[in-house]
Amino acid sequence: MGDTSNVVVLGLLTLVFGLYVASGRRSTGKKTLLKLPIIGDLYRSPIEKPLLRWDAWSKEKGAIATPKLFGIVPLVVINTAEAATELLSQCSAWYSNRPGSVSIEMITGAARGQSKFTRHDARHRRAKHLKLHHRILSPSLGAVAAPRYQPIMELECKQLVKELLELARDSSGRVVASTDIYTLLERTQASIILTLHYGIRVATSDDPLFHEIVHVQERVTHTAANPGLPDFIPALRYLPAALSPWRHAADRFYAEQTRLYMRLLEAGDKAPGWNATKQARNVAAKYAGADKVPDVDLAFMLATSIQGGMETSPRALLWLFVAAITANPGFISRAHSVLDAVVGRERMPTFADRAAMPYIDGIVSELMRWRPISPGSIPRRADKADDYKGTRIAKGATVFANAWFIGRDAAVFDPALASLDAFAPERWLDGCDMQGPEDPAAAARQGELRTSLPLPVFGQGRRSCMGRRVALDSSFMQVASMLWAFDFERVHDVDPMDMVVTGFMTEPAPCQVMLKPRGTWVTDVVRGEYRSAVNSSGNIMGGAADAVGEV
Ligand code: HEM
Repeated sequence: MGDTSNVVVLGLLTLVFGLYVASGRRSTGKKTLLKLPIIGDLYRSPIEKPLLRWDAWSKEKGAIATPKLFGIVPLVVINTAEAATELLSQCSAWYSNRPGSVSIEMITGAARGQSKFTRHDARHRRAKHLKLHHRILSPSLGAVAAPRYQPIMELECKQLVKELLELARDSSGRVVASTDIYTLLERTQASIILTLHYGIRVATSDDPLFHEIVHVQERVTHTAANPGLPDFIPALRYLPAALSPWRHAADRFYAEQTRLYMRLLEAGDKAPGWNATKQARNVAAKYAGADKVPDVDLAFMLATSIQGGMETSPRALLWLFVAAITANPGFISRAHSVLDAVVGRERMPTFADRAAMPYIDGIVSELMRWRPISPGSIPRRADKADDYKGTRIAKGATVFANAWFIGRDAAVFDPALASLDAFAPERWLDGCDMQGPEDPAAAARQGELRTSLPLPVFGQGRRSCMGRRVALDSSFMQVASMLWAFDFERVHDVDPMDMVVTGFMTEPAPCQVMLKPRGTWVTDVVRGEYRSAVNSSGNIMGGAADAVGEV
């Protein structure tokens, strides 16, 4: 199967996985039905609820499904944790590449079958190439870097709560739009990611550089999920820009991105103290040897991380508000008991409290399971013909891990603990009896986070998410801080299956929620802590000398 068909698959599966943006659907308010007869009866899901029939379809198909798009293009959908582990982890050598995208190749000035973005790189020229990308990025994203970046997360969460308090206006609370909350979550995450990578803080939501980055990344995401004509007729890429409007537009966008990412790289070089740019440079110098990594490649590699880091977490965290007002409001009062017992009301939560609050990490894991923002993950490609328990996998097939259904796999998540459709943070805690009403805070503190359970939203195997640790740490701090400060109330009916789709990601459909500060003490504590945290934020991640070649 060639590049063309792979990209056709990518584009059309955007629909299949409910990842189809129906332009104008909100303006007409009509319940349009997906019409494409692609897989089973999924096309009958209303467009506002793209995943409505996904469970039934996955159950019917079993561990892996091998439908054919339009009866020709082979697809593989992995529906169970066991199959995902066997194919993506144990046989990762054959499932680590991505389907090619001519459009992505063109907008990153890359050769055929490649991309300067780590996440979109289709066929790494050799395993060594992928390894180098990972070696360069991982020291800034893993456990060793955590003590450096966690103080930024604490600082940004103080600002997040301060801004949410401004949105709520006074201690009696106010009805706010989820879109306004999203803006604040987006700034928070952007500031965490840009400080970590380049030492650049995003102090306000109207920061022009922040908007420039978001705008560019949106276009990249759109290109990745929506094939253009060159994906169907790859020869168009070879026409000179004067004859090909696609080439012309791609060249211009590549130049625009290059200018932006090189500016960011330069900012990272010049910023005082440690950051991922300096770390990446040192590792690249050590490992690349004679194959010196050009600055532009380094700049795009780091940009992959800002793309993966900025556009994902705010969408995932928006589901917290939906869970709070629809699925299981009881978890909020349990979280409040835990936070009151461990943190109290005279200071905000910090990472030092984490070990005593596994319940908060349980909430984060459950958000990622209950509403995985990339329900079909990011596609891979089968590099050889294979067989899974008698089901044939064609060479070249596009492979999707069904994160939605893997998170509902009864062989892994015990339905006796709580229905697999329910939002139940308790399922992530070992040794805690949350059913006992006696003292929920004490019960939650006794439990231990069950790290053996899968989080399929981050993918699996060699190409799984490199920023998982950063994502989980920042989500922990944001969830702990927001729950410490607020209560949430429903103001209108909200359907937790209503979603909006962007590229390969979903987010809750816009809704409103009553945001209620838990008391006047919240404002007093936040104001004081925010001011002193900002004043002492210079070199928050430690000295530049920390950026050693090996971590
Ligand atoms: C809730 C947050 C996040 C989600 C749901 C998420 C999800 C994903 C998924 C599904 C993949 C592809 C995995 C696969 O093919 O198996 C991926 C790849 C990646 N992610 Fe994330 N991600 C998140 C946050 C982050 C953050 C915070 C960063 C960096 C700071 C990051 C950096 C990356 C990178 C560099 C890759 C490319 C790995 C490769 O292709 O080899 N992600 N992510």
